[in-house]
Amino acid sequence: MRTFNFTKMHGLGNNYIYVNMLEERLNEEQLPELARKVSNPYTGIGSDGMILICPSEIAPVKMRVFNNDGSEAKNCGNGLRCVAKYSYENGIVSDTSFEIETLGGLVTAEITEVDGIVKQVLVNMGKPRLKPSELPLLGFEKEVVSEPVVFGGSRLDMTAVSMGNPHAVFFIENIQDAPLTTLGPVIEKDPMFPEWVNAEFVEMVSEKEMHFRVWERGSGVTQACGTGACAAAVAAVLNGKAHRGDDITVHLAGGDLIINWTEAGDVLMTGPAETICTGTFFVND
Ligand SMILES: N[C@H](CCC[C@H](N)C(=O)O)C(=O)O
Repeated sequence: MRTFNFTKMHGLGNNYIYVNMLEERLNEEQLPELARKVSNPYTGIGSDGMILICPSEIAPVKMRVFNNDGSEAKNCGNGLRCVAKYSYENGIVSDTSFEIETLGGLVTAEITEVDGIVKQVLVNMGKPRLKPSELPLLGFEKEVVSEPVVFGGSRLDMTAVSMGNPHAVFFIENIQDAPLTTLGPVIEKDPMFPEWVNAEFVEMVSEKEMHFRVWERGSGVTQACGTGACAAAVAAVLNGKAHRGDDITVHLAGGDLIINWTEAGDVLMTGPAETICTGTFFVND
């Protein structure tokens, strides 16, 4: 019987099964199925997906992200904070500031620790990508900022932002009315998004505060989405609802993130990361 060790961690309730690939060996072809298996709340461990902590040739560590449907994503904000925490607490890195390689590019993490335990992580997520081709998004040539689009018979004003992974952001009057489970899956797999998309609904409280809910590509409704919160802050600035250089408090279902789209152009994300448990997973083929 094949087994491997795992650590379950979460960022604001967005939880993943983390596997240290510096110590474990998993079959590349079986990774999507394995992600589905470990994510299953009835026959697996239960999670929003699986994240691999891998060796890298260009950084101390590399993160690979698999959603609970088995699809691989290019970035994960909550995942990055947990990878940073795991890497520091398990001696993979010794500095408090270090780079992490993702499929969406290199990011820099800065940890805050108390007695060796990482409580908070600031990640420089790099620059947002705003060209439709960078999501990818079909049918548009220029940056998409509050463009009216019809999904499932409803007309929504869409702002498109990539943080290495694709996001469609919609501003609404009241977050309680977010059509998460009705329009979320329709938006996620609309043909205009050849690689599907994460859908975020935002209610602005002020120029420095917003409520946020998300239907994630490949995982559905989650408690939090770090790249989505970054995309929402960028979208708020693009729509004149917030300002570059300001700390914006994003209230997600699982808690708050502080996002700042700096004047220099990088997006900074600050928030917690927590370990839930460790264990051994039995791969029942
Ligand atoms: N579902 C996302 C990956 C996870 C992102 C999210 N959990 C985050 O914290 O950024 C995608 O397919 O692009």
